[in-house]
Amino acid sequence: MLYCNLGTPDTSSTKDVKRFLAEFLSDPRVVEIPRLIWLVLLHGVVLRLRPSQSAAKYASIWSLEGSPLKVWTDNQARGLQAWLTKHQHDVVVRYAMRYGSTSIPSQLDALKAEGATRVLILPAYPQYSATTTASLWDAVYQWAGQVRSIPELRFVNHYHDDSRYIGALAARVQHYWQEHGHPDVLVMSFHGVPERTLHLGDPYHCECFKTARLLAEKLGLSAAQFKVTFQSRLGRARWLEPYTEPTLIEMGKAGVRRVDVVCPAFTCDCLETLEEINMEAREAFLHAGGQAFHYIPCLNDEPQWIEALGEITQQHLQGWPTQTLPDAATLAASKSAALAQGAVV
Ligand SMILES: C=CC1=C(C)c2cc3[nH]c(cc4nc(cc5[nH]c(cc1n2)c(C)c5CCC(=O)O)C(CCC(=O)O)=C4C)c(C)c3C=C
Ligand SMILES: [Fe+2]
Ligand SMILES: [Fe+2]
Repeated sequence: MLYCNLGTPDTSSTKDVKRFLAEFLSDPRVVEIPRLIWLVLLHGVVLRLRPSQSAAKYASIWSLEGSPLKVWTDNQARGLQAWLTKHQHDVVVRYAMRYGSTSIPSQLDALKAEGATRVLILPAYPQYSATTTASLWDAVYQWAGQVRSIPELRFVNHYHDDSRYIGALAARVQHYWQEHGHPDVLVMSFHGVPERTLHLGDPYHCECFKTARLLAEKLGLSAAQFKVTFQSRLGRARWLEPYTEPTLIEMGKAGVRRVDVVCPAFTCDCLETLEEINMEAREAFLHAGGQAFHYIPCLNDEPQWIEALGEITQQHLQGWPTQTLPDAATLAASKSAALAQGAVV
């Protein structure tokens, strides 16, 4: 199986951030404005200004092991492998990134070389959005278009309302509150997308609200005790509202003393949570008069989340005969036999 996440730069240098942003922002699923106009804007303005600004932000969250998004994705994939093995599933888990290193084609090639004949694709995104989930599918289809013998493929579209995902989120929040007490308001901040995508039929907005409602129900929160917001707006177009930071500023000004922020659309801590929320939004709330700001970390490699990922995977593997992978010696023997017969492998 392939566990897929967004991707991240190799280092926090401006050069690597620029390379990453160029690939990410050239994806027509991510920026849906007429190609020619966007390419001129992207190369003429955005890629001249943004890389150095973003690189400084990346530098502020970079760890000794590298980008937090990569480190957590790697840990989750290892945890998932251990869970599946423990539960007797003969499944190889790899992770891949949609943009940057550890690309989807490279990891599908690796799975195929390891003898995989069936591949389950599981996104690290609980909510479906064309900007993220559909773009993963594009990359898989593109790879398949170049392959002679395509493995059977299954795609998990979303798990925004899965009781195991909601349960893991609720446990994360509850544990945090056991240690740090309760806030006046729990802000559930989701990554934003342009508002236009909602009118074009993208289910992302509805799925975020369903996740939020289920999480609030599980935590026993009243409507006044939580608020849904959208972060990470880019450009001048309208994105999904209410926006996270302006909402926090309003709350601070209105006398809300303590807010806790959780980011349910991110299963891994990354730039958008560690810098935009835990640094920028924190400062904005406190500056507006708020007294206490608590950021509740993402699910990362929490055991309950790894178990949830394992059970979601198990459910989507149903009906697929368990495959026995040939060991390395068998693979090597069949490859040399094929080569001896003149095959091009
Ligand atoms: C320009 C449009 C963007 C859309 C639409 C968008 C949707 C979207 N993104 C995520 C998850 C992540 N985004 C991350 C970073 C990031 N996102 C955008 C732009 C859009 N995202 C940019 C330009 C960046 C890079 C940083 C920056 O320059 O601001 C990340 C973090 C990556 C990391 O390395 O840590 C994640 C994760 C979702 C879920 C989503 C739509 C639902
Ligand atoms: Fe993003
Ligand atoms: Fe951001």
